[in-house]
Amino acid sequence: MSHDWGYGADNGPDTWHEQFPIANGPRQSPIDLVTAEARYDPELRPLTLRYDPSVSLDIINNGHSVQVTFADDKDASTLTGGPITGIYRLKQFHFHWGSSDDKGSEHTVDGKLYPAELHLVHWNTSYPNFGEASSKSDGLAVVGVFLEIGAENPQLQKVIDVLDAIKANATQTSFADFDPTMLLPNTLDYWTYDGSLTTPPLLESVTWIVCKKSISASPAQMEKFRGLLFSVEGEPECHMVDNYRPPQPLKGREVRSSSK
Ligand SMILES: CCCCCOc1ccc(S(N)(=O)=O)cc1
Ligand SMILES: [Zn+2]
Repeated sequence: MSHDWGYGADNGPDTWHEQFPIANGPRQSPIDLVTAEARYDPELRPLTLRYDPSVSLDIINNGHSVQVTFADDKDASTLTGGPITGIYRLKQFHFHWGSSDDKGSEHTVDGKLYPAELHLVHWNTSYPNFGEASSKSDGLAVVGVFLEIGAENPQLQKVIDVLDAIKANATQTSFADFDPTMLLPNTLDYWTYDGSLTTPPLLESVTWIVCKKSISASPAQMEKFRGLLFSVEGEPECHMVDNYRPPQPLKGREVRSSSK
């Protein structure tokens, strides 16, 4: 019986290298974004995110996060511009968060942890599908958005309102007509670097695009995320919290900035 990876004491990020040796690879994520060392690159284009709410499908508790999935059989919701060439399609978005407001994000900024981080996952349409793209060095592009404690976020509330229906691992419900544009900050300045998936299989196929501006979540909204469970129905309850990988070695990589 495979000893499934997770975020606990005996299956957490420090053990992942046993089953996924790439965990110690040259382009692992997340990283600490050291703002003074990021190079402003005037050739970086603005991000163009064009999302069509009609292709949002369902929302899932997959035992590691809460994830909203999208129909990706056509170019309905796409990422273009920024550091990437070509068209990348939105596949899903999900979150990482902490057991308290002082931690939870995967990327950090000059050592600062945010209470949560949103990941919008896109795949390069020069490959046939997400699975194929996920093994290519330019296969995926993930847009990261930090959540900060502040005013209640009405768009985030649309996600939070269905969490009671997907409390346990391996539960899902339909989630139609959701526009993830509403979860983006109002300016899309970003840092970008070559990295990996931050969970197993930790594939080194991600162009990371981390927004400099955050979005807000109220303390009560953060508590709702913490009410989700890692455990399946009928098992002793284990709250889904601290589902974040800590920063990994930069190993000589350059971080570029889209703005001065
Ligand atoms: C080949 C199957 C891969 C399944 C897992 O997919 C992932 C895993 C992590 C991320 S994340 N936290 O780096 O955005 C995005 C997508
Ligand atoms: Zn993620």
